[in-house]
Amino acid sequence: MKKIKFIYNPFSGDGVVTKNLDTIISKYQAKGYTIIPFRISTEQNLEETFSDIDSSYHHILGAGGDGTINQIINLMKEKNLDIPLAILPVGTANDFAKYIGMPADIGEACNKILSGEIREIDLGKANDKYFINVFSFGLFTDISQKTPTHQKNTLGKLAYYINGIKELPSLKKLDIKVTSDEFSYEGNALIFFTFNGRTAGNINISYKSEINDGLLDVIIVKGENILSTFLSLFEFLKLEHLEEPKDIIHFKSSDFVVKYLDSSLNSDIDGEVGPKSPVHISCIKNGLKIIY
Ligand SMILES: Nc1ncnc2c1ncn2[C@@H]1O[C@H](COP(=O)(O)OP(=O)(O)OP(=O)(O)O)[C@@H](O)[C@H]1O
Repeated sequence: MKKIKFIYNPFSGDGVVTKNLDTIISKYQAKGYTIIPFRISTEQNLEETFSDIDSSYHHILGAGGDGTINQIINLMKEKNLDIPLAILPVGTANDFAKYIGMPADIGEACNKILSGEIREIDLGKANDKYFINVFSFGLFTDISQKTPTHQKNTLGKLAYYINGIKELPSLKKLDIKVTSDEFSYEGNALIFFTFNGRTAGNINISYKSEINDGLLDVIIVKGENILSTFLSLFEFLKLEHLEEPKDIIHFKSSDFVVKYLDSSLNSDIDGEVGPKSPVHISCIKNGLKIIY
């Protein structure tokens, strides 16, 4: 029988995965797999389960939100584990899983994985941390970090939008410097994104991104003045902000360095705390195998 490691986070989203364990196990068992589960908890470090995973496992099935998937990927890379990952989207936003078309229904998501293909995709790297979806800093970008778990579980994505609106009065521009072979920029930034995927908080910000082009999409909202910022943010909603960008810079790059002056500011990678400035970002082409 083929073995899989099933790592699930019972705190993601509204804990939906715990009510669907029988569905997951029966679907996998019917296809000839043995499931070896690990439940994420505050008492037991996620790293512990990785001492047992090796290439004898067919794949890892990760059930959680973007943050959980980010932790799994970072441990896979740390342990040099080159087996595929499949994702059950049971978190609040599930930005990356939605981008690759994983259905919200757990049974349907299992069907998609069990009939899916192993595909190589790009992975982003920010200093020594990997990201699958987005690296960011500035306005709105650390909302997932700041939103309490109980709010995510009761309000879902709405919790992100409510906490986002609360940040609006504190529009704060940062001095940044970006250096790459493709493009360089020195000036203001209200929001800085580097996307491998396309969405953050389910908003389709980087609709020109591809996960298999060996490139990451950098989007900088300059925030020159209040009016141009609001016009740009309004264009985000119409998905026109990358067409004739005014207050926005957009370019693709595989390797660059970004510096910002505020040394206390944390960046964000996939909803988790990211590295501080300066940050060397690179795209690892075919850096991860995903089943979908
Ligand atoms: N290793 C861990 N040990 C204990 N608790 C964890 C661990 N990782 C995450 N959590 C908890 O699980 C919660 C859910 O995280 P996760 O990122 O999976 O889902 P989410 O935040 O609901 O979804 P999304 O990131 O897609 O918006 C976190 O708020 C955190 O409190």
